[in-house]
Amino acid sequence: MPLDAPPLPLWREYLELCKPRVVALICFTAVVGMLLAVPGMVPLNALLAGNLGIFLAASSAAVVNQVVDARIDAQMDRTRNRPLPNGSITSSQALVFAAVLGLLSMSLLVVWVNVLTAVLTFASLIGYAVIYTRYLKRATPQNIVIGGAAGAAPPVLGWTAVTGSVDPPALLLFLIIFVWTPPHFWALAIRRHEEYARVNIPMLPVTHGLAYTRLHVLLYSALLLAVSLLPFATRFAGWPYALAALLLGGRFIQWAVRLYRTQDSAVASATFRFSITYLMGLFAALLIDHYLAGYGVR
Ligand code: HEM
Ligand SMILES: CC(C)=CCC/C(C)=C/CC/C(C)=C/COP(=O)(O)OP(=O)(O)O
Repeated sequence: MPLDAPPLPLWREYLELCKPRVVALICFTAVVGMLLAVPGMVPLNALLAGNLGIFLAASSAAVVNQVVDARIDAQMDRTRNRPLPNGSITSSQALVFAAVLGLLSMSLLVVWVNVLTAVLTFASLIGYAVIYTRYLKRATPQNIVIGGAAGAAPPVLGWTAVTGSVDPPALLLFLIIFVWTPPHFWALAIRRHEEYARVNIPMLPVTHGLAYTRLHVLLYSALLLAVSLLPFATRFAGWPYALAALLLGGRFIQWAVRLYRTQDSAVASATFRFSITYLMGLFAALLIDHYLAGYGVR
């Protein structure tokens, strides 16, 4: 949002506090985890209460993240117009909001879904809002590699909401997002490295330089292509998915190679944007493949 943007209505500020676009993609991966867990339609309690519970928990985590980060968000161009730094919501109002979202989430999951999903969702909330934001982010350039586990959990949460257990295919979906997170974030961090350096956050381009980070984006994007083929290799997904994984993964590597060879920050931005298209596309492909399989395409 431009720095001189007009003030938003209060409800919009609360919505922004939930990082709605990130949470939307998180919820999409949870829905896919849920739909892949059974051959036909998923039970209504998992579909409604499960997704709402995951959505509320991810939103609550995003709110706590901004309370913890209010001081540094105020010093970075990308984040200084967020609801806490711009003064439209106070930290205590945000904490009450996060607590309401978190409690609603846990109640829905415990009462209408199952305790395992509630426990794992709570662990993801704490993993992102407290362990990543409060500790890892400020401590090590591996922050987002380790912290990425919280963001990779949603397909597992969707799966357990339906099955009540953590099974191998769900762990493959976890692994895909886990390996996707570093190139997703580092592409952005390359463009924003000066801001992170200014607020003393040890992101990889700040501690190890841009060339090293570009190399790691490339290595992770290659690893991602390999990991994305595991659902096919284990016969959990069929040829339509494998084809999509190859095309999307090939394109990601192409962006990473371009990024490796240039200093142009526009390429870093484009790689970051493609990372989002990639994840959406790959999970959509899993879903299409899953339903096509019912018609004997595999
Ligand atoms: C530790 C893990 C992660 C880190 C550090 C991270 C970091 C970021 C950052 C800093 C942005 C903001 C970019 C901007 O303001 O221009 C962003 C945007 C985004 N992230 Fe991530 N991300 C992580 C995990 C995820 C996950 C798991 C998802 C979804 C499954 C996701 C989806 C998105 C989306 C959709 C956007 C675009 C938001 C927008 O357009 O406003 N991220 N990410
Ligand atoms: C189910 C559940 C509870 C999941 C929670 C996972 C979750 C909300 C992950 C979000 C990942 C993310 C946007 C990280 C960026 O934080 P940052 O502080 O590095 O980025 P910023 O500078 O944009 O705030």
